[in-house]
Parts: sequence; structure tokens; C-alpha cells
Amino acid sequence: MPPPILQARGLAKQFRGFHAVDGVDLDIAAGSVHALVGPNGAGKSTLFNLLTGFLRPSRGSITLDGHDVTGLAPDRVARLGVARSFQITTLFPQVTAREHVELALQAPTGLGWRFWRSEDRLGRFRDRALALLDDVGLADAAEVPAAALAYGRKRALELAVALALDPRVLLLDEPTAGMGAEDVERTIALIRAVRAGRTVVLVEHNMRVVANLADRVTVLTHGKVLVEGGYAEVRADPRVITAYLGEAHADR
Ligand SMILES: Nc1ncnc2c1ncn2[C@@H]1O[C@H](COP(=O)(O)OP(=O)(O)OP(=O)(O)O)[C@@H](O)[C@H]1O
Repeated sequence: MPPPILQARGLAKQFRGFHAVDGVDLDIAAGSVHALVGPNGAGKSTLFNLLTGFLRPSRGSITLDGHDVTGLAPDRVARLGVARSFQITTLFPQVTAREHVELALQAPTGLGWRFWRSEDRLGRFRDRALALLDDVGLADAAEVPAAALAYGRKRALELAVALALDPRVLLLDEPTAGMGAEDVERTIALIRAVRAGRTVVLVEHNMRVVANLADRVTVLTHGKVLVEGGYAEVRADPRVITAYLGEAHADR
């Protein structure tokens, strides 16, 4: 196994005494695609928010490349090379796909959108923005306003915005949620393409996506790690079948 790029030790988050994440140890190997799965309410989103600095842990630690990043603000974490996909679909309906990516490229952390837009400034990012749109299959949609993009293409645009940061670690929160079969296949191919040279952490309900992409799977239940391993190993684990996969695998 390659060394971990992202590590959590004893990570915990309580909400008014409720243990949403409860002592999680996690090793994300550099260059891997690592899926976090588990039933609703298992703590996946909370863990995701802890890893990206959007929530401060109640206890435990997070290290990136061996450096302690526990409790750092999201923009600091992003600047260190950890980016997440955002649900940007409702933010700027009239802004084109290209402009979205240009805005992301000009914001040093990808987090601080600027509401003034100077064509001159953004023009500097045009080529890179078009290349990123091409990477996610949106080359033909560069001048289309976000609101006019079909659902699957909006999600592809979110991915292009996250990639604008050129992150070493890319966290994707349910990248195929709400997608039809065709868009799911396209997204699987897309993640395969963008994983080159990166580490990808994926919260995903769709087991087909996990089976296709994940080198490693961590199953969470009740805020704790239930099982971790390769997909086949995890899928066959009786504890997992009981807790989750049996039901979720019934062909979603
Ligand atoms: N801000 C919050 N305040 C109080 N409780 C919260 C908060 N965020 C999450 N929780 C609770 O923590 C638990 C874990 O939630 P979380 O969203 O992390 O689960 P999840 O595994 O991502 O679930 P899903 O698959 O449904 O998105 C849930 O019981 C949820 O109600």
C-alpha cells in the first residue's frame, strides 16, 4: 500500500451530545480512490466536512502528508490541496459554464467567489477554463448558462470547478446522486479520467459506482468504522450485509 496522504485518528464530532462521528481512524492511500459508504445517518457527510475543515472535530486529529491540519479553516485546507465538489447548481443560474470555471480559477482557494467580474482578468483564465471543461465533457457547453445545463452536466460542471484548484486530494460528495444510468456511466468514466495523479475520496450510495472505482472501501455505521477493505471483501462481510449492503445492493 502506498503511504497515506490523508489520515484521521480518533476523529469525533458531537452535535449537542449526539455522536455523529465517533472515534474514526482512516488512512487514505496516496493515489487511491477511497469510498466512504454506509446507511443514511452513518456519519459520512459529517466525516467529509471534518476532513475538509467545514466542521471542527470535537476530538481526534487529521494529518495531510504527515502534517497536522486538525481544525484548519476550509480555505487553508483547500490551499494545501484538498478540494471538494460543491453543489453550485443553484448559485449562478445565468453564469455560463466557462465563467464558472474562470471564477474558480481566479479565486485562490476556490471558495471565495468574487462578485465583480472583469472580463480582462477572467480572460487570462480562458484557455485553462476551456481545457477543464473539455476534461469533464463540457467543451460544447462553454457558453451555456448553468441553469440551461441538464442535471448530469451540472454535476460535471461542479467537478470542473473543483478541478480548477488542481487538488491533490479531491473529495466528491455523492457525485452520481439523482442521476440516470447514462449519466452514472459517464461520471464513472470521468472520475476515472480525473483521478490520474490525484487521490479521490468519494461518499457514494450507488454500489455500482463504488464497485467500479474504489480501491478501498470504508463502511461507516453509527459514526464508527464497521469494516474496511477492498470492495469484494467488504461486500462479502456478513457484518456489512447485515448493516447495509444487503439492502442497498438490491440494485440501485
Ligand atoms: N449540524 C448537525 N446538527 C445536529 N445533528 C447533525 C448535524 N449534522 C448531522 N447530524 C446528525 O448526525 C448524524 C450523521 O449525519 P450525516 O449527515 O453525517 O450522515 P450520512 O451518513 O452522511 O447520511 P446520509 O447518507 O443520509 O447523507 C445524523 O443522525 C444527523 O442527523
